[in-house]
Amino acid sequence: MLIETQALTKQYRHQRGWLSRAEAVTAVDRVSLQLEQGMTLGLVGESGSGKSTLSRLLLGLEPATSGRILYRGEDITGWSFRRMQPLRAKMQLVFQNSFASFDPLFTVEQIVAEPLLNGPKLSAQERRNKVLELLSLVELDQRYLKRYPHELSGGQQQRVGIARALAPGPELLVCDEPFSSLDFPLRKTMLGLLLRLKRQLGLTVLFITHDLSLVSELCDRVAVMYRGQVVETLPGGQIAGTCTHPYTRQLWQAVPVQAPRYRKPRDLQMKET
Ligand SMILES: Nc1ncnc2c1ncn2[C@@H]1O[C@H](COP(=O)(O)OP(=O)(O)OP(=O)(O)O)[C@@H](O)[C@H]1O
Repeated sequence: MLIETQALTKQYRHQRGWLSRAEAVTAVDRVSLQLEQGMTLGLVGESGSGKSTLSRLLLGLEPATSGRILYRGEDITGWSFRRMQPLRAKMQLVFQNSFASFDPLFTVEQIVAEPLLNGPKLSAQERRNKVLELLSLVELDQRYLKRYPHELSGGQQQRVGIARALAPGPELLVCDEPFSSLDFPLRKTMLGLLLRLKRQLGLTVLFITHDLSLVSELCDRVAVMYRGQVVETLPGGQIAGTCTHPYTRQLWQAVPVQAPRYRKPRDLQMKET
């Protein structure tokens, strides 16, 4: 098992008004999940269901209120920032909007090379070769090396974001709505790229999205979050046939039919009529 959570819980305190008493909001509520090495787990749920909070807990960016996180069997719950540092290279995040996370004064080469500065010492030429290798992995031509983020299209920016996340040699890639700002054909292309990278590099992927149609194609398993809880986990390709929770059925029925080959599976269409 690469990473596992046991009854993981995160509460925030919210103060509505100046005089009112602070209330506890449970963003993640006793979530137990398992990610085996090489697996792609989809995490779906509506806005505010706790997906991003769960990913921040997994990456050690926030402390959990209770519960445990195990990485390769070792309990890493509550590890300090310093202690998490070597592990952080193994767990990388791809943002929804990579552009916002780039330094606008950095070229593509500098952006992708930045995480390499924390690893083993490389000469300038070795670092450039590594950047070229990473750009080739995400299918971005080397003529973009000296471009600035604002000179790239949305898809190219996401490719740079993925290349940067791959630079430290991660085992786990957490992708938080990575393609939601792209149009549908490009989203399909990027999904294909992610699938290829996952197979080629043996990555374990946590793919966070609102879109059930995406996860059904990409993921081995899908965990459905609702109000901070994982209400069910399902095999990726058989969501329609296996889901039982009313919230999952509602989410699946909201999947738009994009083209004939993305029509919902026959079994669900029959149940709907
Ligand atoms: N730093 C924070 N302080 C207080 N409350 C927070 C904080 N982060 C998240 N929350 C609350 O936790 C709940 C879950 O939020 P979260 O962002 O994890 O949901 P989400 O499913 O990722 O939503 P989205 O898809 O819109 O990103 C929400 O009610 C949110 O308001």
